[in-house]
Amino acid sequence: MTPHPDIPVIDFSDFTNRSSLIANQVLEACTRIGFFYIKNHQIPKDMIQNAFSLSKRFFDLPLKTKQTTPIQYNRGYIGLFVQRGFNIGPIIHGEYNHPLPKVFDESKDQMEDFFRACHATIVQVLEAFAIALEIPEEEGGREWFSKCHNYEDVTSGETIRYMKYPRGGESTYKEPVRAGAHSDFGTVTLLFQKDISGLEIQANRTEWISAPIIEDAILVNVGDLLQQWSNGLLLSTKHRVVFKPEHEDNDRYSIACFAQPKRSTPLNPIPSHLVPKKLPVLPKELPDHLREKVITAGDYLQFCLDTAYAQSKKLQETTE
Ligand SMILES: O=C(O)CCC(=O)C(=O)O
Ligand SMILES: [Fe+2]
Repeated sequence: MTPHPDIPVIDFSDFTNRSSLIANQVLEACTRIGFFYIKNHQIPKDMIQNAFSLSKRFFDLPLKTKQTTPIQYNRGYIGLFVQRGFNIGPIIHGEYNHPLPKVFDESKDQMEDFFRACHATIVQVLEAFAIALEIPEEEGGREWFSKCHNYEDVTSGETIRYMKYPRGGESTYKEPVRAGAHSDFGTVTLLFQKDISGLEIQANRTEWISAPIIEDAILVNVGDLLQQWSNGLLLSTKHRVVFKPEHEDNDRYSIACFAQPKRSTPLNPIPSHLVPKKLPVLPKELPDHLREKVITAGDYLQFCLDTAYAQSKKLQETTE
């Protein structure tokens, strides 16, 4: 399927030798729409298929078993009955610092390989940003972003989210959409969608366009933290999941990998002549104590989580 012409498909093959060309394409996409597809990435096809099989095995468990699984922070913007999700943090040499359901624990090596492969792709995307932004060598050059995204740093907050949208249409769930309009919190997100489409993105900030599934391509988008950090140069674009006729009879599965810098990373101005030098526009809800200093990636993530939680609580109160 061909995507909407606004969402470019970027060929990441031979990244080392083609990095300048790739970097320019990534910058163009992210300053214009905030989304692009990667084709010819480094994540083996069977690794992605295995990740989806594992996800299905987990979601197929009896409800009772799933309910005894400590589901990590269920992000607030998503209607509970319309989508189910399970978040995990990095698995490092077989170790993890949060509870994992048995099916995942039994496959933790496979999950670690997948998570590390996602991280390697994220590093390429971050290097592409640094190259295109012409970050000087003495500042860290192409590693300026990637050096603060360390897979083995358990505090980073990098997360993989396995999602299932159980079959059924709008009339089944009495909800207008399957996942409400939102932007992601971190630097970049990789999204894998399996077989059934439904994702839409808010191109030009007003009109919704669909982001179809392109075989073997990964969809990538910029998150709020990177938009903030780049002083609005790189765009964090709203997206949502809508009902499609094929959802009536088919479960929809997706997997997202959300990249986050190390929590202690100060969000200092990016050393690039291309990044606007104006004072950063801080979100109006940002508490005063965070306005008075250079905020860290951890402060920013916590602020995003608190805001999303407060919004979802408010929504629940008004709809109950
Ligand atoms: O399921 C999808 O296709 C999108 C999910 C998403 O945008 C998210 O979890 O942030
Ligand atoms: Fe999202």
